[in-house]
Amino acid sequence: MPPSPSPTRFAYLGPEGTFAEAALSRAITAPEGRRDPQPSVAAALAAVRSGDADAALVPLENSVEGSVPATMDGLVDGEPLVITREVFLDVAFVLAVRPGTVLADVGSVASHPHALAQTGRRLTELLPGISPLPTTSTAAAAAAVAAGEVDAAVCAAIAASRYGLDVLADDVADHPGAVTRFVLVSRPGRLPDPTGNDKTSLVAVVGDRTGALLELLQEFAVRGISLTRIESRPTRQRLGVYSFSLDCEGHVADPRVGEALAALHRLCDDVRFLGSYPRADGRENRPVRQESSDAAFADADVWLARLRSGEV
Ligand SMILES: O=C(O)C(=O)C[C@]1(C(=O)O)C=C[C@@H](O)C=C1
Repeated sequence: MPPSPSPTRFAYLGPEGTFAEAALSRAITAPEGRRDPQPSVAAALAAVRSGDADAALVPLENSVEGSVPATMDGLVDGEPLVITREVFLDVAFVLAVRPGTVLADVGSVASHPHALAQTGRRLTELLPGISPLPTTSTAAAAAAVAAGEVDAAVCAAIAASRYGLDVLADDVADHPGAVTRFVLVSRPGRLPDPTGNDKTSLVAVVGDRTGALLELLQEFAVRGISLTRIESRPTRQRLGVYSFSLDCEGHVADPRVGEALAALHRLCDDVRFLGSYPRADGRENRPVRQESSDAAFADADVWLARLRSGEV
């Protein structure tokens, strides 16, 4: 009998008990597949690039703190990777300690920098004068508390119970209701089929010339394509040269989106396609203007073919 195909191996930002793990459980509900916690976003992406994992679940942006630089840069540096899914997760933080510890005993607190940035005010109120320590993830901070390396962690409630910690304070977020957007990334291959409600992500390096960003934006605007995110990142070559990381509505298989990407390929110094995947934020893409619809593109193609064949 031929061997059964090996189950999909999923890397994620670990250790057990991270928000990334919770997001992975939401993305992958089927029990099959191996889950490999990784010590950092870079390690999770490297596992996919090397073939040790088939996909990685990593945080991309947070509604309070903005983008996650390790993921933004990790998707651009190195062999191409593409996003195949997005997952949104409500994030709520607790202050966790070893059983028996009271607030007055806490002399150190640790967490992922994104979690610390979302809880800074509350931590100052609860633990005045203590400078928080960064860890590679919120669950890594909980594990460090369990190991006696720090006194308190800002982490998910699930991480507190996973590492046998007590919760000293619930809901320590400065802005309740925060949401983190995670993405599942794979090596390039067959793209997810268009669903009619998709997003496309890319990073474009624009030249250092007047109007370069406007030219880029125009390619989307003239085709009636809405952007859902755009931000600049340094290219790390020199000050003044930037890449623009953006998400737009639609799938690369949609004629208007394909044409916009082709135009960017002509205009920009470099374009890295980061995938087309189903939109999962619970919102619907804006209706497409009649002149940008698939039917309008098909009709224009027929017209052009007739012109080219001499049928004026
Ligand atoms: O440390 C974790 O648990 C993560 O999944 C990472 C991460 C992030 O990178 O933003 C995810 C959600 C929270 O915003 C805090 C930390």
